[in-house]
Amino acid sequence: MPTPALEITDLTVRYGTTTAVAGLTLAAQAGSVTAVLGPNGAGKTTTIECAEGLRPFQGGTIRVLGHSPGSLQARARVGVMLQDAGLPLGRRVKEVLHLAGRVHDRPLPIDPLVEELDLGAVLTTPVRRLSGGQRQRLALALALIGRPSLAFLDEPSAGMDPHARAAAWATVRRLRQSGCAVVLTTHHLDEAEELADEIHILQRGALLASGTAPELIARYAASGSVEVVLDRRLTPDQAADLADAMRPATTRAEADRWVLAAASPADVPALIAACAAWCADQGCAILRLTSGGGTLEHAYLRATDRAQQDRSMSDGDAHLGEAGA
Ligand SMILES: Nc1ncnc2c1ncn2[C@@H]1O[C@H](COP(=O)(O)OP(=O)(O)OP(=O)(O)O)[C@@H](O)[C@H]1O
Repeated sequence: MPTPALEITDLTVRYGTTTAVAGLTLAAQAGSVTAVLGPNGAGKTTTIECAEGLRPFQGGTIRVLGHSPGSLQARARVGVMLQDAGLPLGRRVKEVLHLAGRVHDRPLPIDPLVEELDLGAVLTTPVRRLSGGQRQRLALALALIGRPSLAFLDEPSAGMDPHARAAAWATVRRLRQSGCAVVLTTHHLDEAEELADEIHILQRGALLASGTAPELIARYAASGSVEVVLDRRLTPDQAADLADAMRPATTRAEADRWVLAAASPADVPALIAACAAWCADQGCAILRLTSGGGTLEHAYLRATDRAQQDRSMSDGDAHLGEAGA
């Protein structure tokens, strides 16, 4: 395997007596998207800030494109999109882009970038008058303008409307295609599922799980489930009839959809057939039907829940031990 674009080994970071990152090891490859997920306070921002050279660390090593984080060689080839991007509020968008372009040897041409991120309508707007989503788009443009080999994107689509989000996702895919290593943090599990080639879930500063989205789903959320959206609300009698017809699978209504849970993925084809037969019998149309072993969101919730439970149990054991001593 080629040398990773980002290599973090045994990273430890403390803030006073708080250990924010505890011996973390992870890597990100060129031409791929790596998502770093985890609950609030898990250590994602701290880790990324260390890799960006913005924060000192107490233990471990970080190599950024073969260089020390924050070194001139690394900085010249790294693009950073921060949540609070420190944008110059009094400058107009066009000026900010031109100024940023001047810092780089071979900046991207501004017009296609403006078009790609739909900034054309706000080019002469001062940054302070941009909406949250427009600022995010500008921050993303600034991260990309230097043609980075490694891009750190912190919550890249936070605050963006659905069109802007789709454009940002297309941009991330284009970056990957160009050979850039993209490292993103996000709380949007659909974003990670959609974009990431490799996912790392952090909890309490340590790595809880790593893998592709399908691997994590198979590990933590393997069950046979079918979600159906019908063209109508069911009456209570119809709902009871549906539940009867789907047995032994369990049936529950969730917002606008029905979730049919089978005992195992192998039972899913028969469940889909039974559901389709029931709908045909009732004259209902199926607007949407998805099946599988859950989503990345299910996997994430179960993985982080399980770690929480394991911790509570070992705390409980420790207390028992103390009580017994
Ligand atoms: N400047 C700081 N001083 C002291 N403690 C800090 C500081 N920054 C972060 N921490 C602590 O370090 C831990 C990790 O924080 P960090 O911001 O890296 O988490 P995160 O995973 O990025 O969280 P979020 O999803 O909320 O952004 C938390 O316990 C946090 O309270």
